[in-house]
Amino acid sequence: MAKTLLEKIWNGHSIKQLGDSEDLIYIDMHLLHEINTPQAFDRLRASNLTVRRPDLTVATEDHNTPTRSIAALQSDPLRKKQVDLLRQNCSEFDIPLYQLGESRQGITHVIAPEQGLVHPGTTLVCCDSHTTTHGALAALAFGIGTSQVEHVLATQTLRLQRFNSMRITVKNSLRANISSKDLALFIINQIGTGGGIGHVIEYAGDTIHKLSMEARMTLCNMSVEAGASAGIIGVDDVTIDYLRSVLNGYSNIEEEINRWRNFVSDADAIFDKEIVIDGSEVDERVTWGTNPSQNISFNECIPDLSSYRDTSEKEAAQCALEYMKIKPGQFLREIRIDKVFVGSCTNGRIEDLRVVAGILKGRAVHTNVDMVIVPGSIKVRDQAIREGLDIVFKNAGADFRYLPGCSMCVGLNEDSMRSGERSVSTSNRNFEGRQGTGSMTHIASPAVAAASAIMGHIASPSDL
Ligand SMILES: CC(C)[C@H](C(=O)O)[C@@H](O)C(=O)O
Ligand code: SF4
Repeated sequence: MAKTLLEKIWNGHSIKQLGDSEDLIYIDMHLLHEINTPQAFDRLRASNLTVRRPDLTVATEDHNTPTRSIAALQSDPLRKKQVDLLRQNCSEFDIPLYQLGESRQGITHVIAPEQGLVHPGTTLVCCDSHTTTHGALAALAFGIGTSQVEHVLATQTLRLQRFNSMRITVKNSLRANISSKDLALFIINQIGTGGGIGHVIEYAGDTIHKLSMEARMTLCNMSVEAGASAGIIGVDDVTIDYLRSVLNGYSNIEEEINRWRNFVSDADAIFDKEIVIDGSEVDERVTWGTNPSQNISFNECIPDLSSYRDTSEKEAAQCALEYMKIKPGQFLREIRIDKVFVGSCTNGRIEDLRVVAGILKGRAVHTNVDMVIVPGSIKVRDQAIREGLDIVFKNAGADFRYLPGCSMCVGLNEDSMRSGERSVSTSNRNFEGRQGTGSMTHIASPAVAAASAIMGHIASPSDL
């Protein structure tokens, strides 16, 4: 019988059916960072358990780490304690850890693919909702909670409710300069922040398969913002080329490639839900509100409350308008900004930095704007330096940080925003206070972020 990609991976990893809707699933790769993991290790110790497969577990430091100097961690006792706990736990249980500043360190969801830890047809989990990123490589990858982290550490398995499948097919090409971030925002605007609940979204169609691997990661990353459990894209030549490049020197790669090519949905597979998107309708999009679905294009204005039929969406919009200090009828270009953040697991990769550098080259960041650019990993940073992007950023007046991490995406390190400050950010969440208490966030693509930094208000590269 024809199978979806999700079914192929699920069936290949189901150790046992546990009743009608639950299975015991084998986990191939477990990623850890300093948030949400200390309690899991404490409980492991309390139950006298060990880590079953430290060789299938990898940790990195990313959420609360400084971006200017390693030494800054020493002067911040709370953050240092969190990082130290991860270091102690990894050392006690023999788990490989990429420490701040070392060559493989960076944001969990940036380093895992680039270190070759993500393979098609595998299951991958992490204590973090944006684990969905790794579905770009045809892996079933999703975020888990602290008690599940403990379960995976102890058993390398998880009890899981079966996911429903949803296919989003993108028909017709994206217009020139439209990025997968715009596509992700468009989809979330169409299906809502709850549109994917209980589902694994498979992105399909020629338009998706024309995207680069990094662009696919951005799309899968944002799946969780539509409420989906995971996002996934079937294997094609782009996937294989990427894997060849990161797994340079891997033994029997040709055999593996033949096996990996099976990780696509069968032609007549049946999905629980099907959605078709017209790629030619996707425009540059920016959020105006406090959830990622509240986004518009440059041609639209901030919606009037009377345009909402759903009462809870209307109430959410009303709260968002108040919090964001904007009014219905305003256009994006009327909104002045104080900060621009380029980075995060959504858009902190080398292709993103190249787009930003391409726009900043020969131009200057507006005098009212602080622009902070944080590479997603040491590898991304080093590549940016090799290509001279750091010089372009510096010459334009942007602040390119030397150490990778989540930084201003979540404001858990020293890079949080002040109350009343407004940003354009390439990250994925615009919740109230996300980048600092009282701060206001507009989510956008790297190109829109760069143009906005130059103009001093939300702007499209076509305005330059
Ligand atoms: C801190 C972490 C658990 C959290 C997540 O789960 O996504 C963070 O990465 C975020 O983006 O909000
Ligand atoms: S970069 Fe942002 S979204 Fe990604 S893992 Fe870090 S805090 Fe979460």
